[in-house]
Amino acid sequence: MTERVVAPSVLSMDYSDTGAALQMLENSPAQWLHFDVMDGHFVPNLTFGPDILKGIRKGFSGILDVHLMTSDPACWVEPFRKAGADLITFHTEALDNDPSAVSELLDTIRSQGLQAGFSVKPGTPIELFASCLPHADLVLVMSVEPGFGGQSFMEGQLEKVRWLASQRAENDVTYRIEIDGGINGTTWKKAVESGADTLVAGSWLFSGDLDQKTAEMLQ
Ligand SMILES: O=C(CO)[C@H](O)[C@H](O)COP(=O)(O)O
Repeated sequence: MTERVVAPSVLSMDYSDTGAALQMLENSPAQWLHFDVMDGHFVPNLTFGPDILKGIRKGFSGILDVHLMTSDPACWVEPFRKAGADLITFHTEALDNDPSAVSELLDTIRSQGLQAGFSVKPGTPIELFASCLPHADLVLVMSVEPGFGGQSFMEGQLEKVRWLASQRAENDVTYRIEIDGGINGTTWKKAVESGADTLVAGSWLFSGDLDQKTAEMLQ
């Protein structure tokens, strides 16, 4: 069984005191940080680039999980590798949902010594990418439309989680199943029951006791 991981989304971090926020995350039970990169084009929001990741790398020793919500993912692999990323996930829609192009970019990311993942928006069928699964270290199911934190969980996306879990059980593949969007005290349990092992949480996790909520999610 794949070890469960909690990845707080830095989208919801307190930027009025970044040092203290990072220290809190470093001391928390969360093993990963989820770094949402939005380019204002692939999604209608703008967030962080490699220089910010470089700063975060200095204060967080766990896995830095970079989620590229960008129209040209290939051009960002090298800058984020240099900045300290451990894992880079990109969207299939940015590659016209072409499975060959998705597998090729996964291989390129791995060839740079990083873990590689792909993600699908809620409207994109996951089954299109069966041939990509052996090339992936992680598959990210978006349970909201990418672009903003604080949205409601789309329960229908759990079908994709179940499909990924059954593919993993039936084939010689080892990817993680990550879910992102609307994760809270109720939805994380549904995601885990469906087969997710890597839980991204932003607004709910950062409101209240992050350590306690993370520990509960890891039990
Ligand atoms: O990728 C994202 C949005 O595109 C965020 O990581 C995600 O939405 C987390 O925020 P919340 O837990 O508040 O939904």
